[in-house]
Amino acid sequence: MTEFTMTTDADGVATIIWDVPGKSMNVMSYEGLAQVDKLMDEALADDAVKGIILTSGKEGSFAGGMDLNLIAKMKADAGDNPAKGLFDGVMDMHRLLRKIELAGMDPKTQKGGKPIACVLPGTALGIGLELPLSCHRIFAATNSKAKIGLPEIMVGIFPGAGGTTRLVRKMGAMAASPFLLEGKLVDPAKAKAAGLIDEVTDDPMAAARDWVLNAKDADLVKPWDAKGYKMPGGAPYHPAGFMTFVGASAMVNGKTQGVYPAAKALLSAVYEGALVPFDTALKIEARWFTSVLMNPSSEAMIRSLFINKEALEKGAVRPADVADQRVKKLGVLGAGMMGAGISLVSAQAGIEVVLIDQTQEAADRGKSYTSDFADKGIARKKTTPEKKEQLLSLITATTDLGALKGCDLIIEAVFEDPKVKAEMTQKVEAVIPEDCIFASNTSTLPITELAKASARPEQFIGIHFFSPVEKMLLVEIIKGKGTGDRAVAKALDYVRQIRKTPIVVNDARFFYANRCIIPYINEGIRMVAEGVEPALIENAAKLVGMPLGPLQLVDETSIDLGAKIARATKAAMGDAYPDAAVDDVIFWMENLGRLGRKTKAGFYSYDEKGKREGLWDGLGGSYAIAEEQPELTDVQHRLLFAQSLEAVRALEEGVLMDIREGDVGAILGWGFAPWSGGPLSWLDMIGAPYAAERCDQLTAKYGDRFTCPDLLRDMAAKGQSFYGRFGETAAAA
Ligand SMILES: C/C=C/C(=O)SCCNC(=O)CCNC(=O)[C@H](O)C(C)(C)COP(=O)(O)OP(=O)(O)OC[C@H]1O[C@@H](n2cnc3c(N)ncnc32)[C@H](O)[C@@H]1OP(=O)(O)O
Repeated sequence: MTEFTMTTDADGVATIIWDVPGKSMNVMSYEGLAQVDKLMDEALADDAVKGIILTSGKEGSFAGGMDLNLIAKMKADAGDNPAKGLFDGVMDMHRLLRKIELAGMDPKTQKGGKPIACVLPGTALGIGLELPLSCHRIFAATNSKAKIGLPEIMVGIFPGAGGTTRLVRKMGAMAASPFLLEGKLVDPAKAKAAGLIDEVTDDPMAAARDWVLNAKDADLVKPWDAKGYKMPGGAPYHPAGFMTFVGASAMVNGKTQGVYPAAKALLSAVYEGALVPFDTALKIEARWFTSVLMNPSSEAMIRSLFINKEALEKGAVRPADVADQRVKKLGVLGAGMMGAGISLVSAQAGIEVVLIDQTQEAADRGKSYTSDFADKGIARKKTTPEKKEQLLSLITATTDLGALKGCDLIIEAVFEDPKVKAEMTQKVEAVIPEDCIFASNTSTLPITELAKASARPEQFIGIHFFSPVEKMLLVEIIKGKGTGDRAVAKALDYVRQIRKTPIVVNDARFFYANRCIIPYINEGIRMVAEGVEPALIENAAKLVGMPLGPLQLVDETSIDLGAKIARATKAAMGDAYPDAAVDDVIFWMENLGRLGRKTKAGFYSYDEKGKREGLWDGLGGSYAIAEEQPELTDVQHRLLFAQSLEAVRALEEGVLMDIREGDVGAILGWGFAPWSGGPLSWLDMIGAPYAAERCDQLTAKYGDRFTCPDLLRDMAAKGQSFYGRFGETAAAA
C-alpha cells in the first residue's frame, strides 16, 4: 500500500505527501516508515531537488501518530529476543529522523544540506509531531480545531521517536514538561507561542515553498548541533537545571505514586539524555522507550484506553440491524444535578432539550447550570457569549409535560424512589410519541422493575450517567429483561452524539460500576473496623494507582448515601448480607452527622471552606488502631481483589457481556488503576494461577467474599488469560 508519494516541480522543490489510503487520518506503520525513508534518500541524492516539503494529503490533519494498534503488538511482533528487536526498531526510527535533520549536510562544515520543511494542515500528534520536529522548519495552517502535541503518556508510553530528546533541547525541561509529562495538546497558535512549531499561516504550503527556496545553510543547523549549544533552562549539572529535574521528579512521583512505568522511564530518559551529546541521548531514549514497550502496562493501557475505548465508541456492541437512532429532541425529567448535567452535555451536542421539573423555579435552576458552565468557559476564553446564547436556546426549562411532544428520547432523573419514577413514567408515556424511548438514569434501582410501570417495556432502558456529567466520560447502558434492540441502539447512538464512552450491561443489583466500587469502599471501611491505620488504607489505595482512597471516596459520595445503600442491600439479601462490620462504622458516622465532604466532616476533616485537611483523628476513639498492622501488599490486594473479583462475577453472571466493557468501564467509571488496563487486565497481568492462589489465602484470612470465582479457577487450571480465553472480539458470550 502506497502511503507516501513524491513529486518534484520545475524549481526543484520535492513535495512528499503522506496519505494513507482508506484512513480518515494518517497513522504511521512499518511500511510508512520504510516508504518515507526511501523517498527522503531519493530526494537527498537527486541533484535536481533543491529542497523538500513534507506534508499530508488529509484535510485538516497531518497525523494521529504511530498506529497504536501496531504499538500494542510490537512486543509480540519483535521476535525471539523482543527487547533487542524493539530497541533495533526504535533505533531505525531515530536514524531516519536524524537523517532528515542532517539533510545530507557536510558534518564538518555543516554546509550543503537540503532544506526540509514540514507543513501541517492540522492535527499532528505523537510521531506525527516527532517527524516534523526533525525537519528544519514547521509551518501550520490556521486551524483552531487542530491538536498539536505528544499525547503518548496518556496511553502508557512516551514520545520515543526522538520527541523527548528534541523537545527538551528545543525548549528546556521546564517548558517541555507539560507536553511530555501531561500529554498537553494545543492549537497551532499556542503551539507556535510555546515554540513547538515555527509559523502559522493561511497558506502554509506557499510559505514553506518560499522558505525552502531561500533557506541558507545556517537555517538547517539545529541548535543542539550548533557550536556552543546550551540547553534552555540549564542541563542537570547546572544548579537551575538541577532544581528543574528534582522538581519534575517530585511532581511526577506525587501525581503517579510511581505506578506508571512510562512516567518514570520518561524522566530517566530526559535526565540521563540531558547529560550527554545528542546522538547518545537518542540511544538512551531508545533504551527507556524499549523498557516501556516491554512492560505489560503499556500494552494494557493502549488496549483499554485507545483501541477498545474507541471500538466501544464506534459501535462495537451496537445491535447491527437497527437503523440510525440519533436523537433529535430529548426530554429530561428532573432538573437536579444529574438532569441539569444531562441537559448541558446534550445541548453541547446540538440536541434540542426539554428540561422538566415540578416548579418553574427548579427547572430554571437546572438550566442555569448550563448558563454558569458557559460563563466559566467565556472567562477562560473557551467559548463566546454568542455560543452561550446558542447553547441556552436549545434548552427549554418548563413544568409543562406537553412540551415533551415530539421527543424521541426521554431520560428520567427524578428522585430515587420507585413510586415517584413509576408515576412519572406513566404520566410522560401519555404525552410522548408511541415510538419514543424512555430511559431511567437510576443508579440503584433495577431497570426490569422500573420497566413494569411502562406500557412499552421493550422501549424502556437504563442510561446511567456518572457525576459530574460533563466531566465523567463513561455512560452505563442497562438492558432490562424486556428491553429491545432499538432501545439499546438509541441509547448507544445518543451516547455517541454526546461524545462519551458507552458500555452495555444486563440488569442486576447496582449494574456494573457501582457493583464493583461498593466492595472497594466497603473493604476500606471494614479495615477501619478492624483497627487498620486509616492512613495505611488510603495510601495503599493510592500506591496501586486508585485516584481516591476508599475513605475519601465515601466522603465524596456521602456517608448517608452509603448508609442508605447498606440498608437497602440488607433488606434485599436478608441473612446472606455480608457487610455488618461495615454498617457498624457507617451508621456510627451517620449518627454523628459526619456525612462526608458535604457536611465538612467525614472520615476526613475539612476546613471552613470545605478543603480537605487530613484524616479525622476522632476515628481512633471508637475504632482503636490495632497494635499489629497488616502488610502493605495485603491491604493493596484486599482493595484490588474486592473490585476485580466483583468484575469477574459480573462476567460469570452475564451482567458484563464483553470483557472490553469490563476494563474500559472500570477505568472511565470509577478510575480503577489505569496503569493496569482495568480489573480483568490486572488479573491477566498477575496471572490466573497466582490470582486464584491469592484468593484462597485472602479467603482463609479475611472471609468468603474473596472466594475464587469458578471462571478464574478454571482459567488458572487451563493457564488462560481473559484476553486469551475470550479471543479477538473479547466477547464473553
Ligand atoms: C513513537 C511514537 C509513538 C506514537 O506516535 S503513539 C500515538 C500517539 N498518538 C495518540 O495517542 C493519538 C491517538 N488518537 C487520538 O487521540 C484521536 O484519534 C485524535 C485526537 C488524533 C483524533 O480524534 P478525532 O478528531 O475525534 O478523530 P478520530 O475519529 O478519533 O480519529 C480519526 C481516525 O484516526 C485513527 N487514529 C488516530 N490516531 C491514531 C493512532 N495513533 N493509532 C491508530 N489510529 C489512530 C482513529 O482510529 C480514526 O480511525 P477511523 O477513521 O478508522 O475510525
